[in-house]
Amino acid sequence: MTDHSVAVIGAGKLGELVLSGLLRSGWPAQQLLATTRRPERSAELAERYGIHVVRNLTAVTQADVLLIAVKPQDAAKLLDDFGMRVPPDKLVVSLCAGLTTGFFADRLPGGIPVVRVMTNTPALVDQAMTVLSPGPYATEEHLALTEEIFKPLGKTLRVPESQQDAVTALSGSGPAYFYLLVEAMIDAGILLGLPRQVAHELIVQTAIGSAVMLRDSGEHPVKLREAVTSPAGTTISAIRELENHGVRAALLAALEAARDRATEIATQMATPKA
Ligand SMILES: NC(=O)C1=CN([C@@H]2O[C@H](COP(=O)(O)OP(=O)(O)OC[C@H]3O[C@@H](n4cnc5c(N)ncnc54)[C@H](O)[C@@H]3O)[C@@H](O)[C@H]2O)C=CC1
Ligand SMILES: O=C(O)[C@@H]1CCC=N1
Repeated sequence: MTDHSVAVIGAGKLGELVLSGLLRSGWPAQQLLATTRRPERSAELAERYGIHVVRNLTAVTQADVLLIAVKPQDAAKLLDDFGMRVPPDKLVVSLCAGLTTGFFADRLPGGIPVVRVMTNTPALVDQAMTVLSPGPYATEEHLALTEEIFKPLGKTLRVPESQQDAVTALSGSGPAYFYLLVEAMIDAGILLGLPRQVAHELIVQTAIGSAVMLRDSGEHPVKLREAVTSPAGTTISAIRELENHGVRAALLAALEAARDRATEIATQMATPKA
């Protein structure tokens, strides 16, 4: 286990997931710091996890790695407050959707390494997909340290930063699409007359079984789908309706919209308000 200390700056929903994951993986509580905006939230985190919840400037000076987990819209103000006071030996890791590593580098003293990370909420069950990209001054050592933080929370992958908005659309937001599908399929079970609890159990187990098969069989999804789809059977009747209703086209458009929104957030944040 590393001797590095990590501070989650802006410990909201995602920041708390990362903190709890680090603790589960055995990261010592005394090497974890968090910051929040509200005193009640600070007290809650300190009590729940036994970690120190401190002011931003204290975290920035005490921790080796600064995980920035505020909303992208709050990042400029946050960095206005302390960015130029970040000491030279720190690593800044942004978890913010859309924002580029250049956005951070512009607001930090020269030479501070920045790594951009997109993770997702299955971090809560150590099944996150975490994707990282090096920014200015980030070396192999900084990427390896970032991976050390996120590996216990699931899977990690490196991509060039130019792909991060697409990654955000696919895996960052991805859990929401699956939950929406599950919710809709449970409703379909109700429509077909099943008790809600039964429909829920059937669909959740089917989702888990399908996901594990996708991962462990190594087969292409088309092959797995074909194995379920009997000639003149039930599945093909459903698939015809899914195609008629443009589910495939809807997914292409939806993920493109998410990617475009990530890009738009960055543009809006980079442009100072008139
Ligand atoms: N929720 C998700 O599934 C994912 C979120 N993200 C990214 O993670 C970041 C956080 O998202 P959430 O946790 O969902 O939002 P959130 O709103 O739950 O958390 C952000 C936290 O930052 C705190 N904060 C804001 N300004 C602060 C300041 N100056 N000092 C200290 N704390 C401050 C807020 O009080 C809040 O608790 C965003 O940038 C988002 O793009 C990335 C991947 C997935
Ligand atoms: O919806 C959002 O903007 C964040 C980023 C990826 C998932 N949630």
